Amino acid sequence: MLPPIAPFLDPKRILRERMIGERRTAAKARPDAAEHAAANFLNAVEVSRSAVVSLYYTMRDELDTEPLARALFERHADVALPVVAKRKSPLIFRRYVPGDDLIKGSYGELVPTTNAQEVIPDILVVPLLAFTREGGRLGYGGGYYDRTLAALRKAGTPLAVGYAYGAQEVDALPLTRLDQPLDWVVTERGAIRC
Ligand SMILES: Nc1nc2c(c(=O)[nH]1)N(C=O)[C@@H](CNc1ccc(C(=O)N[C@@H](CCC(=O)O)C(=O)O)cc1)CN2
Ligand SMILES: Nc1ncnc2c1ncn2[C@@H]1O[C@H](COP(=O)(O)OP(=O)(O)OP(=O)(O)O)[C@@H](O)[C@H]1O
Repeated sequence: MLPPIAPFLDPKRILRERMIGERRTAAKARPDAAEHAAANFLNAVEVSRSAVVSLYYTMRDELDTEPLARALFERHADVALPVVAKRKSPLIFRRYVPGDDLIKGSYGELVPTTNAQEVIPDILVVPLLAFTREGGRLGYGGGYYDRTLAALRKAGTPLAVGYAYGAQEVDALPLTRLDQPLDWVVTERGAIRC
């Protein structure tokens, strides 16, 4: 039997560290990226009248979802935010409208309170560290979006839209069968149908 892979040799872990740096550089270089990405999203992805769109509450150098949120609220779309209800379980989603209270979630991200209605998203705007044009995605390693998309795809046809800086694109990723593919990737450079 081979010994377990040493953490410093884990290819996903090495790539995560590199991509945190790429994201940092991109965030500094393109303060206007989130406005462009929001426009690219709305031009490419059809948001039907009754659709629930889950965003993420931006942390650290993640591509800011605020301009997209603003545009969605102007269109009276239903917006939701993810909540880690239980470790190692799929995310749940709660409705969010501007002005609602938010509280600190398990990982320091802000989440709606239990007063906010739990909803099932039709379109998921998914944070990531790296993506490929084919829809491969590298996240933070919690597996939350993989578990969530696997569960939602058993019941329906959710649309998973990676949302990131163009600089987070890579040629290939060390993917496993548990990694859930993205349907779209939207960046400040454009929208890619995977
Ligand atoms: N803004 C935002 N909200 C989100 C996520 C996210 O990635 N971004 N999530 C996405 O799942 C879920 C929350 N889960 C999270 C899981 C891990 C980390 C995280 O940052 N973990 C470690 C890195 C782990 C590692 O060593 O690879 C960290 O603190 O840096 C953050 C959120 C739902 N909400
Ligand atoms: N459908 C699933 N059911 C159970 N465990 C899963 C599932 N999908 C992923 N996992 C587990 O989650 C862990 C992290 O997976 P991975 O490294 O691919 O996360 P990630 O895609 O980077 O993170 P995230 O989706 O939170 O952004 C792995 O241990 C994996 O086995």
